[in-house]
Amino acid sequence: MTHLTESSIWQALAKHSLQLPHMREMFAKDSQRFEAMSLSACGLFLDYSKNRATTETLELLFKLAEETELKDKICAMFAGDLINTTEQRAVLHTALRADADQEIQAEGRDIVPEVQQTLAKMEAFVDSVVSGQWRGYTGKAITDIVSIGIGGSFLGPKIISQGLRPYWNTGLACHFVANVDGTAISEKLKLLNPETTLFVMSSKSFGTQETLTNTLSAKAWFLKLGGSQSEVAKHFVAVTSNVTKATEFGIATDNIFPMWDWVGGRYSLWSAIGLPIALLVGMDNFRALLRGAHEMDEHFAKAPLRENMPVIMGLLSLWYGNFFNAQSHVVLTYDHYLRGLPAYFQQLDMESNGKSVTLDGTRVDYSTGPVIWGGEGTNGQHAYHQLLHQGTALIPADFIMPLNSHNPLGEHHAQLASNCFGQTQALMQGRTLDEAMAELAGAQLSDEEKLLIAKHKVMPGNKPSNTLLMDKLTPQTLGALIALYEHRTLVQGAIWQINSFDQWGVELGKNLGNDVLARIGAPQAATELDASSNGLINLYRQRQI
Ligand SMILES: O=P(O)(O)OC[C@H]1O[C@H](O)[C@H](O)[C@@H](O)[C@@H]1O
Repeated sequence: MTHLTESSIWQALAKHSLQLPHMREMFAKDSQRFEAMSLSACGLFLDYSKNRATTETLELLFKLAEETELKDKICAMFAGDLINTTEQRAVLHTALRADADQEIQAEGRDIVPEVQQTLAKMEAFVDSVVSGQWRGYTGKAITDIVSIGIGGSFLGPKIISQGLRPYWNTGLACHFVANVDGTAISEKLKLLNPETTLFVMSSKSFGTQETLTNTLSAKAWFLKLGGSQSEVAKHFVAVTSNVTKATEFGIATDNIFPMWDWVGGRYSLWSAIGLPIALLVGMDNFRALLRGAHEMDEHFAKAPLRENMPVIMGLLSLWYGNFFNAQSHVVLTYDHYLRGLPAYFQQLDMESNGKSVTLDGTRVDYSTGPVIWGGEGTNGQHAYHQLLHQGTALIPADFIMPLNSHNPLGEHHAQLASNCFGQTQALMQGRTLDEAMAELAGAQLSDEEKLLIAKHKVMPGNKPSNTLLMDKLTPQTLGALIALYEHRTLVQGAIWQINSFDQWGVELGKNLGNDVLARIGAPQAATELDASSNGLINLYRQRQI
């Protein structure tokens, strides 16, 4: 057993998990449950009362957090300690949204001035593109941005831009390309005019195959359609921490926006990686996004554990994964603009907490990060919610909804809200056999038939959910929401004692992919790998038309 699972608090939680009544009973007994188990912070409201938790549960979970020294881990992150131990890196995405007068040390220097300078450089660039001062090679103003990146250098800019659609105010259009499948970039380029298109290449490492290949294809397209080598600088900028490689690649030095080793890819949208967002919503809105995240940072750093939103959400999710065998966690956004958030949180959480050894290399004997998935409500209600209600798996859910719509239209929003709240209610209370039988009372069926159908209509209920609300979706509330999930990820990783900030599994895939590519292009057939890999490579080689 590991220290964690043999600890008395872990054992106490395991025992307690077997003793809880159905949530229906919890609500029946306590009319104040909503007030007691809800919380506001940074423009967000969290109702966590529909969880399998009593006061005792929460106390045990807070004790777990205390005994695993969560507070120390939080302080260590904010202080710039090298908590990404396998890469000896600080984890300081919080510095990207810190106040300009804060002082934060990393790599032996105060990094806030560099962050502020980069924001100023972004601002000048956005102004110049939006005002039309920045001109393409034929003297025309830029109309279209193509953002090329993948992973954290793609999901953040794309999904946050989509989320902030009501705030697009610059007149620019932005297209996102990530996949190395040539179809992705080809289909975008078909729509574009090289004279008025600006490519933003985003790659922290400047070594990611997909991004390099897509950028080379974009450059070839630019040169083929009339641009010249000397005019590339008017159409290509890059965001990277590897300035040397970017310069070697041919990006003009002035067109390089820096980022740093102490920002993980999946935590990087707050840096110049967010440039496509800023080009769409303007710098004021981009700064408001940062402010919202900063407020959540302050809350996370300072609020006591019992009033700390990311801590509460992290503990509750861990509760189901470790003590009820929940293998996945669903994020359901009741807002069309936020339809991409489940995919964003998926990368954030699964790349961070998809780990199976502790910091000291011991294999864990407990579950770590769950599968994160989800989609847009109400659409999912007509599809996978069936499994949430009556499937055999326990899947805790987060429902996210702004209380006011950017597009008020008749009864639409009230219907949206009623579906959202109605789903949480149905998941919690379920339907008993007696209730199902009562519903069938008037049906023209025999008692036996009624009983059979009623059995199919039974829903166990007791399915946990959080409901996260905000008055309105704004850059600030969205910033706070994203930071909330970032910190929730840290909370869980800290308790599991894993490194939430490396991604060696992804790295392996990258390396093997490069090796296979070399074998596909080699003069002789592949023979040195396993039979399946050799077979697939050789089949590919033979079938090229
Ligand atoms: O920004 P880049 O260096 O190109 O990296 C892009 C992505 O590469 C990998 O897949 C990492 O696992 C991601 O976290 C990262 O965001």
